[in-house]
Amino acid sequence: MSLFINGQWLAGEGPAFQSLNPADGSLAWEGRGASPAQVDAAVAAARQAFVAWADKSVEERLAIINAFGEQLKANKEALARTIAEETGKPFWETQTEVAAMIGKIAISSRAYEERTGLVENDVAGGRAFIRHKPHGVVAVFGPYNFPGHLPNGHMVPALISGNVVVFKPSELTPKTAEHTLKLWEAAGLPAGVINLVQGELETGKALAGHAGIDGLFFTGSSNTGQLLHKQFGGRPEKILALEMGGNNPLLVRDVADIKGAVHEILQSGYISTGQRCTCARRLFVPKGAKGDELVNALVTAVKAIKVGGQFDEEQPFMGPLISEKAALGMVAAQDKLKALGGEVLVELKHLQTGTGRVSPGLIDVTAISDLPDEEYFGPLVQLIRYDDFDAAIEQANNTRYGLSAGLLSDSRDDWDYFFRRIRAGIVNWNKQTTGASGAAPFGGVGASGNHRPSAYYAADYCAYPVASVEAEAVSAPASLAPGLSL
Ligand SMILES: NC(=O)C1=CN([C@@H]2O[C@H](COP(=O)(O)OP(=O)(O)OC[C@H]3O[C@@H](n4cnc5c(N)ncnc54)[C@H](O)[C@@H]3O)[C@@H](O)[C@H]2O)C=CC1
Ligand SMILES: O=C(O)CCC(=O)N[C@@H](CCC(=O)O)C(=O)O
Repeated sequence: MSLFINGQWLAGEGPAFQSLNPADGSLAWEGRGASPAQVDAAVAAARQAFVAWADKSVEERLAIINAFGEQLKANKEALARTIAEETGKPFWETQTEVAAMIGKIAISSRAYEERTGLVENDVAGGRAFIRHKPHGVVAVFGPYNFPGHLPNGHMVPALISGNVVVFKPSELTPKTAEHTLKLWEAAGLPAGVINLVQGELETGKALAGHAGIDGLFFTGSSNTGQLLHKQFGGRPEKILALEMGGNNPLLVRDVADIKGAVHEILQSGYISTGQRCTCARRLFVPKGAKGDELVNALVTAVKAIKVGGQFDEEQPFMGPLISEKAALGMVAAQDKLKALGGEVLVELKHLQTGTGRVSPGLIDVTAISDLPDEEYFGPLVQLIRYDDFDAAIEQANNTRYGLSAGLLSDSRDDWDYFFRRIRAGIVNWNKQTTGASGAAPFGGVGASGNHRPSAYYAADYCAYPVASVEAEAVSAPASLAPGLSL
C-alpha cells in the first residue's frame, strides 16, 4: 500500500518502482506509483478537506501538528533507521534529521505568528487589519537528500497556515515518505489533509500540471525547478516556491588556526557525502606558504575521513551516495575536471560495484580557465588558489547560482568587505556553509531559488495577505466629498 489518499492506504495503479539501500544494493522498498487518476483523487480529497481544516483555529491545527511531533519523538530511532537505510546517510546523522523535523514545528509556529500574524492600525473612522489566508491545495515535492526534514519544512508551515497538501516525495526515498505519513496518521490528522502520491516522473508531472492545485512548494535540483517554472508560466494565480541547488564558494584568507579552518572545510564540503545543497563546491585558498600549509593539512584530513555503511558500529563521517549511478556520475565529473586541466590531490573513487560507496575527493582546478558552473552533488571539492582577494570574490560570484557562501578569516574587515560583495542567500563567517538554521530564511538567489525562501520565511509563501478596513456599523461622515449630498 504505497499511497495515502483521503485517509486510506491504497495500492498504486501506476508503474512499479523500487528504492535500494545504497550501501549494499539490497531492496529497501517496492511498490507502484500513483496513476493520473489517483493523482486526481488525491487533489480532490485535499480540496474536500480544505474548508474544514482552514476553518479550525490555529490552536486546533497546532494540537494535531504537535501530536505529530510527539509521534516523531516516540519513533525517532525507527524513522532515523528508515532514512539511513534508504539514503545511506550514517545513523548518527539521520537522528539529527529527525530532530530537525521535531524542531521545525516550534519554529514554524513562531514564524506563523511573527510573519503572518494579525496587524491592526487606526484609520479615519475605522480600523485597518492585515491578516493572512491559506492558498488551498498545495503540492509539496521533496528531494532525496533530506527526505524527512525538507518536505516537512514545507508541509508543517503549510498546515499551520491552513493549507492542505498533496505530497510527492522523491522516487528514491518512498519508504521514508510512507513512514512519515504513518506518523501523521497516528497523530490523528483528518482525512485528506495530507495525501501521499508516490511515483516517478509521470506522477510528478501529473501533479505539477494539475489544474486543481493552488500552489507548489519544491525542493530539488535546479533543472527540475526550472522545468516547473516554465510549466507554471502563464499561471500567475498559482504560488510556486523553488528551493534549488548551488555551486557554493568558500574563501579562506587569513586564519591562524589551520585545524579550525580544515574542520570548517570538511563540514562544508563532505558532510552528507557532499549531498547538501549548501555544500561548498569551490574552495578558494591564497597562494603562498600559509595557503600551502592549509592545503597540506586538508589533503591529510580528507584522506582520513572515515567512510562506511550507515549502520557500522564505528560510525563513519560519510556514508554512500544515494545510488551507484550517482557514484559513477561523481567519478565522471572528476574525470571531466581532470581532462580540463585539474590536478587530483585526493582521488574520489567508486569503492564497490552495485553500491553508492565512494571515497572523498579534492581536485585543484586553478589551471582551468573555463571552469564548468555545475553543481556536482557529491564529495568532490574543487580547490582554487588565488593571489588577489577581490579577484577571488569576483570568481566566487561567477556562478549562475547563489545559495550559500562562506569566508574563513580572522579579520573582521575582510568579513565586512566579503559580506558586502558576495552574492548568496546564506553567507557565513568562520562557520561551515552547511547546517543552516531553521530559525532564519533559507533560500538563494540566481538559479538557486525564486525569491521565496523557506525555513523561517516559509510562512510567507504559505499564505496570502488580506487587507481589510473595518467599522462596526455603517455611518455617514461628518463632511462629505465635494459634489456629494445625502
Ligand atoms: N535549496 C534547497 O533547499 C535544497 C536543494 N536541494 C537540491 O536538490 C537536488 C537533489 O535532489 P533531487 O531529489 O535529485 O532533486 P530532483 O529535482 O531530481 O527531484 C526533486 C523532486 O522533483 C520531482 N521531479 C523530478 N523531475 C520532475 C518533473 N519534470 N516534473 C515534476 N516533478 C519532477 C522528483 O520526483 C522529486 O520528487 C540537488 O540539486 C540539491 O542541490 C536539496 C536540498 C535542499
Ligand atoms: O529548512 C530548514 O530548517 C533549514 C535549512 C536546512 O536544514 N538546511 C540544511 C540542509 C539542506 C541541504 O543543504 O540539503 C543545511 O543547510 O545543511
